[in-house]
Amino acid sequence: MNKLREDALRIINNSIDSVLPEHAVKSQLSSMSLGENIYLVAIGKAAWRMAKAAKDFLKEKIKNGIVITKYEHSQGIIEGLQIYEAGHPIPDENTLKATRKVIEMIKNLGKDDEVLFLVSGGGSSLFELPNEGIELEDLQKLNNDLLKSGANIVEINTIRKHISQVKGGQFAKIAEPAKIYALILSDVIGDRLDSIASGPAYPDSTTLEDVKKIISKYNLSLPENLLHAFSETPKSLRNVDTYIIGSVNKVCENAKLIAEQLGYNSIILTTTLDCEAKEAGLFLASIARELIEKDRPINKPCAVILGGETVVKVQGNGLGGRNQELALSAARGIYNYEDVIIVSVGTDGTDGPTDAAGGIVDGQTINKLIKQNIDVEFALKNNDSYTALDAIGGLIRTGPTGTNVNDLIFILCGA
Ligand SMILES: Nc1ncnc2c1ncn2[C@@H]1O[C@H](COP(=O)(O)OP(=O)(O)OP(=O)(O)O)[C@@H](O)[C@H]1O
Ligand SMILES: O=C(O)[C@H](O)CO
Ligand SMILES: [Mg+2]
Repeated sequence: MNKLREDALRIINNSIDSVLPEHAVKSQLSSMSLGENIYLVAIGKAAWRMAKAAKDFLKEKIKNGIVITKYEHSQGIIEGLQIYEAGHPIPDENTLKATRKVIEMIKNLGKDDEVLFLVSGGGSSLFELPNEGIELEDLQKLNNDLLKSGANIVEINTIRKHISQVKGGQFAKIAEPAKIYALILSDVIGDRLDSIASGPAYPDSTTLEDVKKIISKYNLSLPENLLHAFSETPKSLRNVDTYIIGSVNKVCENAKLIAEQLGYNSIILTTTLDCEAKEAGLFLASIARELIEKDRPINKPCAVILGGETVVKVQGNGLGGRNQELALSAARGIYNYEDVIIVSVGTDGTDGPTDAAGGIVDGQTINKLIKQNIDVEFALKNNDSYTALDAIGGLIRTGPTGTNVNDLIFILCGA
């Protein structure tokens, strides 16, 4: 493996390590003084690890607890906790079943009880009970349409919150009068608390008016029963304290630190990249060319680091994810350049409905694709970045990481 690639993988692995849930949860809990009657609810892709850390720290103070995570994200039994796996990114039967268990557990709590609510990305699909009149099939179709519409996560979750019995602050209402302490691993750009996992314990800043606007903006066609099932969400809550314990900002800062230790001049360009993945790829390639040809805006060897989450409007029927699509698109702009790598990777280890975390490309990527008879433009048009990158060793596979705080994107240039 060449040095740039080796360094890139080291930056990826070490910076993801820095936002693993264990440390974040324990250091937050050690600064709090919780009582003796704690009920734990953990939702999201990082739920198991967050719950395990909390259980190790609080021990028998936790009276009961439920963990809901994505399939294959549980790492086994945690004594005293019930663990469920459910559908993601589309909710399924197990989502509803596990969510009902949570409601049963918290609906009769008293004012001396406390709920430790551990929240991570993916929670929207894993924790859900829709409003009366909405069948699971309706919910699944709506989620599917939303995910493919090109709407961003704030818009998607605005819709999700208004057809739900638990999202948009409603979970906190059900737990009243118990106090909720929410520890959040943010996967939403700008850390919007009412959007992360659709904010089950946070006052909702969005309204039914916003729902209407989003439906018309993306031309969504909803069945009649769904249109009648929307409901307004709470705009204030009195029983919740909220703490952000990890975010993409921290990943980028750590990536910068590691790159510097490896000898690269480093800058963080943004932690809020949120445009179309293909466009972001071309933009990054143009920055890479500037670095190579003009030594601007920093001198080689260098690392230019970005954080955020791009969007893909899926129109083809290929396989891929936003990070793979960004990387494949970027490859076009660094065609035949030497000593440069562009990487885009989801910190959760799962980019789109694939087993890859993201993509890694260089100046030879396009040549390798040509040798395999793969047309990069067609692959991009067909949203088939996975197949293309897989054929030429351009996928990054970390497996599920246990954390989930947006995407890390960077350019690495040799001397
Ligand atoms: N073939 C494809 N090519 C490119 N992107 C795709 C493709 N299929 C799906 N996607 C994108 O993948 C996204 C879902 O991927 P992923 O599970 O990584 O999202 P996520 O943001 O990590 O999920 P969550 O926000 O629930 O944690 C969809 O929004 C869709 O835009
Ligand atoms: O679950 C969700 O809604 C997304 O991951 C954002 O938190
Ligand atoms: Mg992902």
